[in-house]
Amino acid sequence: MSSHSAPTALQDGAALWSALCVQLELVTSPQQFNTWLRPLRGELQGHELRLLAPNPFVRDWVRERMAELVKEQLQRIAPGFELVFALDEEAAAATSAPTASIAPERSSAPGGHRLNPAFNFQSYVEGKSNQLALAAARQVAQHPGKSYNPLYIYGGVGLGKTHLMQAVGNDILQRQPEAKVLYISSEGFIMDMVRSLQHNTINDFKQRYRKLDALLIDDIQFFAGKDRTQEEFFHTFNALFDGGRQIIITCDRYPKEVEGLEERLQSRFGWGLTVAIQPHDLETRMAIVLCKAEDHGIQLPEEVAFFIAEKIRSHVRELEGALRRVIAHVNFTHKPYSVESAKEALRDLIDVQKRMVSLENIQKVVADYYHIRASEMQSKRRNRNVARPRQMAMALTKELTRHSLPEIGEAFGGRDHTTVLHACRQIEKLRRESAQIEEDYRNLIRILGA
Ligand SMILES: Nc1ncnc2c1ncn2[C@@H]1O[C@H](COP(=O)(O)OP(=O)(O)OP(=O)(O)O)[C@@H](O)[C@H]1O
Repeated sequence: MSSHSAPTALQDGAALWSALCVQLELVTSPQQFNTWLRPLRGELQGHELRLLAPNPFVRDWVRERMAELVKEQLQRIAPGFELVFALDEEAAAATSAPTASIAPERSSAPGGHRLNPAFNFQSYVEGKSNQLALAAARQVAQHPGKSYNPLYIYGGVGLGKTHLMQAVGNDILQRQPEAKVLYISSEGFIMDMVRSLQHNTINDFKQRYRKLDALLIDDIQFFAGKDRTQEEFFHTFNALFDGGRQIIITCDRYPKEVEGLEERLQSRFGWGLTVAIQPHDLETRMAIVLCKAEDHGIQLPEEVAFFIAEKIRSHVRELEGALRRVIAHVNFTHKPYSVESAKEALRDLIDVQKRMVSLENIQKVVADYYHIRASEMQSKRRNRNVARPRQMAMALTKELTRHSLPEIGEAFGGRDHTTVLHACRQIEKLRRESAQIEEDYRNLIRILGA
């Protein structure tokens, strides 16, 4: 490439990267996005998008853990582009001089706690799915360090764990403005520790964390396989716990199910109270949409909120994204808020969803989920490890598509419609009796984005 064309290439890269960021923000948690993706810079070289990281740590982390996700989104908006992760030499040179670590007290938030004031109890909608977690969180906010310690909140992506955890932090600060409360993502904790090791300031690091009154640590699943981090966190945990300081942890799964997490941490995480946030039901999703619309100063008609909540079943972040689109569409077209305008605004989202919940895709997704071959969906084999997934796929097809029972039977190896009916009833019964089957069912619904 000739040197005078470089500035244009850089600009295009920046534009592509910023468009990609809009997509990535929807599919990552704010912590993941802010910690790992926001610091990257985009540069274009031919059909190669080069993402430049400010240091090798960030580059390796993103390359190892997020490359697939970034590639997937890149293909959606710019098919045919390749992705390369590299070091931003300029930024690396600027930060190679020893700098202070990203110490909690150096945070930009007033008081250094990094809490988002919008994440409070008032703006948190209660539903069946989060009732217990919310009650526990309120209790902890009133009696930090005394009621449930640690409070361990777990559940799927975007269901409100961070919001709830920060609501506790904000509430504690409101009651005791002098309290030292720190919210940090587990990636932030790891980065802070790594930098302290690099700069020989690990004792400061220890002191900083051990002085806290409440430590709120988000998405602890990222500690998996990181022995040094776990060792350090173990001591931090013990010091805080012994001192009667509050610890709140969030994770995408139950402590014992986090592979690569030391047993001593798993068992400590269960010392206090472990509460789940389940996927939200339709009523709760609708209430959340209405509440978020109000935050934007909009009185959304209930039927529009119902439409959005019914179409977007995956998680709240997607609900928020859908609502933002509807608002933008209405502002742009000057049409009133109506189901019709919401339909127009969300057309492509709904189309993608329709494709996801096609019969073939359900078979494929369910087969992948249970690690069996997709062809088993049509096979005559009856042993349980293929029969159960097959029943699950039939029940999901009945639930999520408009295919009739005979059509479904036909697609599952020419089975009779009574077999499909039996499968649906069987899954319904098993969902009531077995927590595992219920969880599988909900997970699959979420994966299918239905
Ligand atoms: N019950 C709720 N009431 C109001 N807003 C909610 C609720 N649940 C989630 N949200 C909103 O949804 C968005 C995503 O929530 P949050 O970041 O807390 O999810 P999370 O479970 O921590 O996700 P991740 O697993 O990706 O970290 C936030 O904007 C949050 O305010």
